[in-house]
Amino acid sequence: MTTPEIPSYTHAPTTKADLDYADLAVIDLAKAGTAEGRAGLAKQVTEAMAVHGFFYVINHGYTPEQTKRIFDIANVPFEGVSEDEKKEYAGTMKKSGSYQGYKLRQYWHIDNGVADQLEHYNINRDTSKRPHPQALQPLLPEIKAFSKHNHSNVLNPILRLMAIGLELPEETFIDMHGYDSVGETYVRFMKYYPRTEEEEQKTKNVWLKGHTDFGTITILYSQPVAALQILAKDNTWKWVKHIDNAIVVNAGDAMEFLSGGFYPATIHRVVQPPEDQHKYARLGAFYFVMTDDDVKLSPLVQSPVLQRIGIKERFESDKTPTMEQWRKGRTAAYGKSELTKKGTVEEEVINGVLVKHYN
Ligand SMILES: O=C(O)CCC(=O)C(=O)O
Ligand SMILES: [Fe+2]
Repeated sequence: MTTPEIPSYTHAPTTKADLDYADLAVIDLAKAGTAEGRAGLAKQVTEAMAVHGFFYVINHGYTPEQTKRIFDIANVPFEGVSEDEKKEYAGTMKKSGSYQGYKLRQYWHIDNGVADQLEHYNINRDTSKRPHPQALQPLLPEIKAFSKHNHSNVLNPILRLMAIGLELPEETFIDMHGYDSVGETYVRFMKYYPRTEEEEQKTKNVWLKGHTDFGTITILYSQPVAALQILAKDNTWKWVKHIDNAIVVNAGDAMEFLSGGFYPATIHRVVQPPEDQHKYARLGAFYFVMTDDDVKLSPLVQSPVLQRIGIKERFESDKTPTMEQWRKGRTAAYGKSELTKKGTVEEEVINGVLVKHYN
């Protein structure tokens, strides 16, 4: 297959700053081919989720060249599309509760009257669901292949390990994440632009506030601009270190609910990069995973592990939302709702559940 020619994206050099990095486990998917290998990896995942809620994945099946091509493609919706055309493809988050199309810059309020300086373009794994800007059209087969790769080669092996960790049949979570089911799982390309000194000061260098992701799993392709931080158990922010061609994985709200709190959704945020990277934009490529829309997000009480250690119920049983209700509520409200400030934490109630935003 000949691939369309697009500009090559040059990453920023890796930072030389001495940052307080989180010590995250590395899950080597090359070991996932045997039952014994999976048992070992499942233990590693369980521990990683309990300690940090984030881990790296390596040997996921993409070569460095394939990953590089994804970043070339990721840059097209930002640099290959005019500002006017971007507006035509803006998402309708508040109205539809769905991120499809662009989240344009300055849509969210960060702090002290300062709005965000980041854009994303979101594409459902069924790329034919919506029309796309002209420059992306020839790239749709590759974007489709990228979704499929994430689903089959990254997501499903991780979901298997997470089911094993709960002593559930290996396919338990996979069965809730049908590639062809009705649901929102999507690819996101994201670009953060450097901000003015005034914006940095007014927001205390926070680019994207502390939050949990609302789906089950987030798959993030590691890139060199340091900015992602996770909230550690000791309440300090730790940086996530770049590893070439690795993937960074974390659980979101839906996984926390399904696992009765066993796989918690860790709070993370994005801040201004260290000084040697100040002038660079930050390009991201993600696969945001949700269960099928109709899945009720109640704990898998049949898990022998949960029966032994106990379950954290987040909802009264008749109030448990489906994946569709939860994602729509969170998407419509994010960065737009009236928050109640409680010290450094802002709170809002979505479907009866307290959601916290950390500064
Ligand atoms: O850009 C990043 O590294 C993280 C972005 C993020 O947390 C999100 O989009 O939910
Ligand atoms: Fe996130």
